[in-house]
Amino acid sequence: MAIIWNNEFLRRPLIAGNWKMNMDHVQGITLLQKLEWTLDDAKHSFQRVEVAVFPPFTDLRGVQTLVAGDDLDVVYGAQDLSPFDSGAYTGDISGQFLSRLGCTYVLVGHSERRTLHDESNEVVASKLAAALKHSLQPILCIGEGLEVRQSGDHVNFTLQQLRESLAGYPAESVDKLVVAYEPVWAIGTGEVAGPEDAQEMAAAIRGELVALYGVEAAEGVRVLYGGSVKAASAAALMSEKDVDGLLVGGASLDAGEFANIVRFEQHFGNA
Ligand SMILES: O=C[C@H](O)COP(=O)(O)O
Repeated sequence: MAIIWNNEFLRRPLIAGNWKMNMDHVQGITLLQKLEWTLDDAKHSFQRVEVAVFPPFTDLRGVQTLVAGDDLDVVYGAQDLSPFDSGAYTGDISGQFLSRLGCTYVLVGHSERRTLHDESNEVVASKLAAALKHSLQPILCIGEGLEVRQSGDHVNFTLQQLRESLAGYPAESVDKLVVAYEPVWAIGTGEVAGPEDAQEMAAAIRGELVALYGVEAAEGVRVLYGGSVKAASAAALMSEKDVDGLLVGGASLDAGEFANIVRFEQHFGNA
């Protein structure tokens, strides 16, 4: 999170809450209202730090209605999308539907999709293409498991995932891309990668993006960290130069805790 001389961020931070398979459509509305009220009470500047939530598919229509009706500042996205537009793909959801529901973002290649649904980098690449086709900004998730981390090969592994997932990703759409580094061993485990681990990988990811798309394009891409983030760890992570945001799972289900993560700047002194 580089801050430049006039106290502006080099890249607008994005704090994203992935609700995973939690919160039915009624609970989801309550959580979102509470989050917006908490942030409004705290006079949070959404222009300065963007806030996004990723509810389950079944919540999205309710979220759309609430955001539009009450003119909320929180934006939202989906947790996955199909590589296809329509057809005999039982249970899948098209990017076109998500776009119609007002989604800004879509998570692509989350580790739980890769692990539980065998999503390869090739499939992830086709989902990135589908996201762009339907004007959704993809948040591409990458990251290594525990064994790879212990072998010391985590940077090579993660960059290969990045390259293969981005195969065919058009240079003219790099400004839409967000990358989330999520070490799988730190997801839902309480183990947080240290700020220096997050910075090491975020810098490596940016370096790879420079190699693929050039300095100017890569400088604009936001790189998030995800994995057991809490309000207590957010400020230190966000102090790192190449960490431009956080992808938060469990802690995003508590409006107060998530609002404190969004307001990470308040905690810089205590970090
Ligand atoms: O998408 C979010 C990440 O998987 C992190 O989840 P977590 O904060 O529960 O560890």
